[in-house]
Amino acid sequence: MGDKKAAEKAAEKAAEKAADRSAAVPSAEVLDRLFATVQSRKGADPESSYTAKLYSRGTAKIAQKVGEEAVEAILEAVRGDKAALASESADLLYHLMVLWADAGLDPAEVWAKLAQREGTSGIDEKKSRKRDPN
Ligand SMILES: N=c1c2ncn([C@@H]3O[C@H](COP(=O)(O)OP(=O)(O)OP(=O)(O)O)[C@@H](O)[C@H]3O)c2ncn1[C@@H]1O[C@H](COP(=O)(O)O)[C@@H](O)[C@H]1O
Repeated sequence: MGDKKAAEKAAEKAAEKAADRSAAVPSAEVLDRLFATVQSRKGADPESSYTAKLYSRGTAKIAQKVGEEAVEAILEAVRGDKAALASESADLLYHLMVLWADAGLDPAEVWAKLAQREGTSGIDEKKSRKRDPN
């Protein structure tokens, strides 16, 4: 087999593997589904929905939960427990979604901010902030 043919075969195999992976592993789309579920719990029964219970306890309580989950996640990162970090990160993202829904913030606004920042180094962005005191 020629070099070109072998390279094509390898590229095909890599693409197949990537397609298999994306079919098997949940992607960030899970966040959009989670947000839709969290939104749908507005007005639900706090006895049967933890999300509804959080809404009923108010914004300060939801904010407190986000803070607690963030602390739990960073503690696991410092401890070096990757599995626990994954679990605490999931708790954090869930509670952050509840905070956004409670505030009436659409995740699309956050995704747009991240997209806007793509390609801009955080170091350059910080320098530009120092030049413009406003
Ligand atoms: N992803 C989550 C999720 N992650 C964590 N949790 C809950 O978050 C809670 C965190 O527990 P804690 O001990 O920290 O909190 P707590 O003791 O209940 O509260 P406080 O005493 O601190 O006030 C647990 O009850 C977890 O089950 C979640 N609850 C719900 N979801 C998602 O939200 C969907 C809707 O859930 P319900 O609203 O319950 O129907 C579910 O199908 C899931 O997809």
